[in-house]
Amino acid sequence: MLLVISYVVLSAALAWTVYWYTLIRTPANYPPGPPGLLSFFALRKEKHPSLANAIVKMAGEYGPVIGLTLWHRKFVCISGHQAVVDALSNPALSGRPKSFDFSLRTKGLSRGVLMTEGELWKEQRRFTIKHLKDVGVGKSSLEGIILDEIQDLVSDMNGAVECSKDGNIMLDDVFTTSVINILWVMVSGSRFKRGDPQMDQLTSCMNSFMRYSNGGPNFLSVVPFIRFIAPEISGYNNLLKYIGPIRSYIEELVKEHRKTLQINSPRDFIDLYLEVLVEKESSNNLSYHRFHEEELLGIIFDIFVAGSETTSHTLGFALLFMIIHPHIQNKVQEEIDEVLQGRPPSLTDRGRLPFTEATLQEIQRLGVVAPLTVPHVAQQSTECQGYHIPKGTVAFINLWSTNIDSQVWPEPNTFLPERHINDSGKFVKSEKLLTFGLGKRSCIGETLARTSLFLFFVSLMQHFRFESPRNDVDFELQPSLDPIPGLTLAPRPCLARVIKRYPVNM
Ligand code: HEM
Repeated sequence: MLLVISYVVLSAALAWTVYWYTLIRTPANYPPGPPGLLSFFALRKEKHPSLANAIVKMAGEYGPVIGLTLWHRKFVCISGHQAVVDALSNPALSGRPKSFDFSLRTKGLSRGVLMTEGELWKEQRRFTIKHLKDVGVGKSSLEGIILDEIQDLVSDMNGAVECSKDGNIMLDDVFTTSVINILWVMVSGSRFKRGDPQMDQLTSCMNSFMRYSNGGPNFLSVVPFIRFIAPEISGYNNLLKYIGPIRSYIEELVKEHRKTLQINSPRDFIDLYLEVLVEKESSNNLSYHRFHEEELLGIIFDIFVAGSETTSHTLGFALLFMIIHPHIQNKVQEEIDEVLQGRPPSLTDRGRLPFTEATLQEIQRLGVVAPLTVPHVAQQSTECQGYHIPKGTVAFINLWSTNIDSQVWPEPNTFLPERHINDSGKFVKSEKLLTFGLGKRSCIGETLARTSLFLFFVSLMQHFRFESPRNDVDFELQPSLDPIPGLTLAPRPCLARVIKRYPVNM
């Protein structure tokens, strides 16, 4: 009997050892990287607050594809223009890792568009793109919605300038309310008033949620059960604190829409989704079996998270670049004044404002807000730059590295809008700039973001001049391009001298 038990125990131990060995062993032709089962932490040694910069530094030693390990989990970091283009174009690398943080927003389930994969993701993504168009994206009505928000922002800023004793005003999340309102009008038909306490709470929660993550694995996502032992220290309680109010607000919105829904008269994106749910419930239509209210909550959360910070932070960086490069600001304003002659901008002005467009593109090159995309995962074993990437490997695809790749951009660290203008003085939209990603996972909000960026930037340049602050101000409040790290990079709050230019016929 003892012999049998020993045999069973030994066999189990052997099977377990073989299983773990296959999990943790480095497969043949795995990309080079620092050795060891905890090599992921070598990135921390690079001492860069931004993970993207740490990866660029490490790529100098190991090359464009770096292989890292966190016990049995495998990670690759992909840098350099060609390697990044190849990775984003590779369908095998278009999955998403299971995200503990994101799944908390939908009761621990993988829902929405941002962090899902497979058929569920395809269907929800297709639906979202199609119906965001129905509620305005790409239509002239969108321009009206955006210009209304700009008018509100400008009058708010005018007020702040008038109230300022020394001409300095605080630039901190200047654009968030406006950008969220544009999304909210399309998604829920409603908008927030400036200073609305609920809006302030939601943006502060979202901000904390995005700063909580730096795009890499955190302790809680690697060992989720730690939340039962140390909910406070592990950050779990904080996560709930950030996600809870956003979730409750969205739930309430959907509940209200359910009550007042009129079939065939959709008011907004929520109505369009609810119509599908009603049809599914009444007819048992099998083609809608993946549509679910929890899915809708996930999509709204994703649009809120992916759409607002990215756009508002890009605009925040735009102001900083203008403060730091006043001669470029002069040129932009001269062009805008000459072409618009004091009237508000329209999208049709794009072709007539080449230097302004070039400046905006250069801002997106050096003021990158989503430097590592959203993490990708290998849905099946594949190759990148000749290296073997096993199924399940998480890929950090470094967009930032392509923007400072000297093989693509001469003098990559110089802010030079002229590089985007051709010999005939026309603006050239760059194929090399991957701000919105590429391939199957590319951003679904690109058109909306580009429209907003153009109209906001032109309007603010028209109405105000932005300069370094008057008088001595603390070092931390000086305008700086050094970003606050997180899943998206954020501009630091700063003081700036804001000067009203001339009245514009709004
Ligand atoms: C300047 C503004 C924006 C930038 C720089 C930006 C950038 C990006 C990037 C880099 C990705 C990830 C691509 C990848 O994982 O490979 C992405 C995905 C995404 N973006 Fe944006 N984005 C912006 C605005 C928006 C807006 C306004 C929306 C709202 C509709 C939005 C919704 C999304 C969604 C839902 C995804 C996930 C797509 C998927 O996984 O299939 N984004 N964005």
